[in-house]
Amino acid sequence: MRFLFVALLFSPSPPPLRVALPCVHFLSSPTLTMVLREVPAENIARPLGRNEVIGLLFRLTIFGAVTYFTIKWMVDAIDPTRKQKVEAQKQAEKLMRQIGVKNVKLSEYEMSIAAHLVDPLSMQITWRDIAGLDEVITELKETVILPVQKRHLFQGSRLLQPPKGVLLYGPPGCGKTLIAKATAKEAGFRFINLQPSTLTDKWYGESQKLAAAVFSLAVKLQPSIIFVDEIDSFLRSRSSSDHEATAMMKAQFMSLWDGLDTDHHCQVIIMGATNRPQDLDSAILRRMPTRFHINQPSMRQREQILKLILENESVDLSVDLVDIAKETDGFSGSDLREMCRDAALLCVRDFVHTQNDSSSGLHKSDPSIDQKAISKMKKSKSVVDTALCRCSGLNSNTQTLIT
Ligand SMILES: Nc1ncnc2c1ncn2[C@@H]1O[C@H](COP(=O)(O)OP(=O)(O)OP(=O)(O)O)[C@@H](O)[C@H]1O
Repeated sequence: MRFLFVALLFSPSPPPLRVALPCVHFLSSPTLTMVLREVPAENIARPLGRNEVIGLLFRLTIFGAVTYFTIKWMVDAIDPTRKQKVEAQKQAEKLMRQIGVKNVKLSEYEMSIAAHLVDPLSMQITWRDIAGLDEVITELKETVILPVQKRHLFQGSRLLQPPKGVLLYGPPGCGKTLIAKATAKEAGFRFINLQPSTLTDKWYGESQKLAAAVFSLAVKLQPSIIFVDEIDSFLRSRSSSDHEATAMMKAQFMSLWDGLDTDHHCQVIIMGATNRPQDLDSAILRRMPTRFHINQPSMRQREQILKLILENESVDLSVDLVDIAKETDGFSGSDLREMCRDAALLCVRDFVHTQNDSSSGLHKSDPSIDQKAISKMKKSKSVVDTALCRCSGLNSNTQTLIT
């Protein structure tokens, strides 16, 4: 900087010091003395010419621009999350426009959380897309949705407020995320799909600011649901080996959560989903008094799920869903869906191979296709289960669940 200033002074038309001095009050006095000694006296007294003023302004502008872009470039280079933040901001602004949120001022941190917003109108999942979980759905409607939709009936009582925390727990692929999305859709809630990594993969201090932003954003956008999938991954039991930042973030998350409870007009619900409820911190469990066990589907539930998956597909009359449901013990809803997809693909493959030109191309032509799809899925499940057992050192059937 000093070099630039000296260069300015000794350039073909050196600026008079009475103009330059206010701009360089940051120069240290030894430099200034040196500069003064070297500038001819007539240059100090001489009035400033028009061209000199323009030249000086031009140089100062260039200097300012170079300094600004250099500092900006350095800050961007130092902050590896900068690009992510800019993208998140763009995404958030787009989503906010989509959900019709106007005149709500968001902080930088709230903006990065807003990138995880899901518009209830654009959400496709409704209760109709969930099979075999009617009891859970009825209870959810009564305990969570009703108090929000019929607020006037519940206003007088603190006891009748919707729960601030709801836990969905059970094995993977059995519909926990589906239920959370359908709840938001049916209740008309804004849905913040919070990935734990959004809070945990940050620099020291950032996580706490983001955690605070989750709650403040949810309050600004209420009624809203903060959905935390795999909630155990960042709100697991606290231990002495926890990193200081993690421990602070957990404590802060809980105190922000308590803040929701004190304001009983606040319509923010935290919905967590986990496959490992036993790993959750007991303080977190206490904050989620409404719990739903979404278990592996029973035979009857499997039949209902199969019916729903195949509802709009062309299925051969010989396919017996009850038989398939019997043979698919231990399959989750997601396994059943994958199995049906496999069966459909096998049909297409079969069709292509035999060059069958019948117009019913997706109809089942090989009577054993459903058996093939079932055994393929069983095989792949057993490979995954064995790998999981090896990884965890546990028997895959052993799962302690909250009762
Ligand atoms: N009860 C169900 N009815 C209809 N489809 C289901 C059901 N359960 C699971 N599925 C199918 O399985 C897919 C995965 O379900 P979902 O994501 O809700 O599982 P999850 O329990 O949240 O799993 P994870 O714990 O792995 O996140 C769904 O998109 C859906 O296609």
